[in-house]
Amino acid sequence: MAPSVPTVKLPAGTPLPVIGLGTWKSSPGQVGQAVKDAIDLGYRHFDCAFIYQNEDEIGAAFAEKIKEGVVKREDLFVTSKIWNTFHSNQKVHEAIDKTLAALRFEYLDLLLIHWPFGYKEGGDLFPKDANDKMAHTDVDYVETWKALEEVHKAGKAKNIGLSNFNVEQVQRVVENSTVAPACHQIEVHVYLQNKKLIDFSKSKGMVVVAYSPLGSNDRPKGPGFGDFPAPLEDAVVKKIAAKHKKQPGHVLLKFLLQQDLVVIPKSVSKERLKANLEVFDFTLDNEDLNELQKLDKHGEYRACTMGQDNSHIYYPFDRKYDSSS
Ligand SMILES: NC(=O)C1=CN([C@@H]2O[C@H](COP(=O)(O)OP(=O)(O)OC[C@H]3O[C@@H](n4cnc5c(N)ncnc54)[C@H](OP(=O)(O)O)[C@@H]3O)[C@@H](O)[C@H]2O)C=CC1
Ligand SMILES: O=C1CO[C@H](CO)[C@@H](O)[C@@H]1O
Repeated sequence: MAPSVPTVKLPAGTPLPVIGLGTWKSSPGQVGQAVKDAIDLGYRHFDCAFIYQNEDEIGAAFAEKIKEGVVKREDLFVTSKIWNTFHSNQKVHEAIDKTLAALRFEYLDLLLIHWPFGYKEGGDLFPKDANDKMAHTDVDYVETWKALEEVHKAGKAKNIGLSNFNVEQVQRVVENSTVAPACHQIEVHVYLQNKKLIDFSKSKGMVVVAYSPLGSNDRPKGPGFGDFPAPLEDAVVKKIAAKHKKQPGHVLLKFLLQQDLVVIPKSVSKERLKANLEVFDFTLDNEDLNELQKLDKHGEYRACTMGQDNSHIYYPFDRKYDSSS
C-alpha cells in the first residue's frame, strides 16, 4: 500500500495533498507513464495545464488507473489552468470544456487563471503581431475571474484560483469576487523566496502552491537565471543535505513544506518520483533555515519570467526581464 501524503484544506474544505506532480515539460510518451508511476507510488495531486499540451495523455493515464481500480476519481486532486489565449468569457468556457474532455473528467478540483495577461484569441498559443512581438489583448483578468466563477457555479471546477498574479492584482480579484480565490500558484524556491507575495496571498485566505520548487533545472537558461548555479547544485543546499543524510532535492522541498507551502515537483523518473515523497523523515533546524533563507536572490533568479510580455499592462513582475536585451 502506497504511503499517503499529508493534506492541507482549501477554504471550501477540500483536502489538497502537500506534494503534487508537476507535468510541464513532461514529454509525450513519457508523461502518461510518469502519472501512472506516481499514482502507484502514492501521489494523488496532479498539476496540469492546457498549455503543457499533454492533458490527453494524462487523461488516458488517469482513466487506466481508475479502470484498474487503483484509484477512484474522488481520490485524485487535479488542477488545470486557463491559458492566455482564452481570457474572454466565451473562451474560458471553451477552454474548460477542452481540458475536461482531454482529462476524461466531469469536473476539476482546481482551475487557475495561468497568467493575468491575455493573448490574441483563436489561433496560435503564442501569437505574434506583424512586428514579431507578442499579440496581446487587454481583457481584464477580473472579467476572466468572473468566467471562472461561472465555471465553478456550473460544477465544473470545485475550487478556483490564480497563478502568477502580483499583490495588487490579487487584491483587485479579491475585491471583485463573489467566489474567493482558493489558491495562488507562484514560483517559489530557495533562490526566489517570494515572502511578501506568499504572506499577502495567505492573508487573503489562499493556500500557496510553490511551482518550480527545485528551480526548474530542465528549463532553457534565460535572462531570469542570472549567473547562478541551479539550486540543486548550491553548495549550502548540498551541505545541509549531507548533514541530514538526504539529497539536495529533499532539502529544497522540505524548506518549502516547513513554510506550509504546497509543492509540485516535476519528474518523469520513477526513482525521482519516489525520492520526492521521502521528505517526512527529517526536519530542517533553525540553523539550516537561516542559511537557506540567505540564499534568496530577491528576484534575480526566476525560471518563468515571461519576459516577452513585459510591455503588457498586466505583466506581474519587475520589468527588467527584457527578452530583447
Ligand atoms: N503556474 C505556472 O506558471 C507554472 C507552473 N509550473 C508547475 O510546476 C511544476 C514544477 O516546476 P518545473 O518548472 O517543472 O521544475 P521543478 O523545479 O519541479 O524541476 C524539475 C526538474 O528537476 C528534475 N528533478 C525532479 N526531481 C528531482 C530530484 N529529486 N533530484 C534532482 N532532480 C530532480 C526533473 O528531472 P526529471 O523529470 O528527469 O526527474 C526536472 O529536470 C511544473 O511541471 C508545472 O506543473 C511550473 C512553471 C510555471
Ligand atoms: O506553467 C508554465 C510553463 O509553461 C508556460 C510556457 O510554455 C509558462 O508560461 C507557464 O508559466
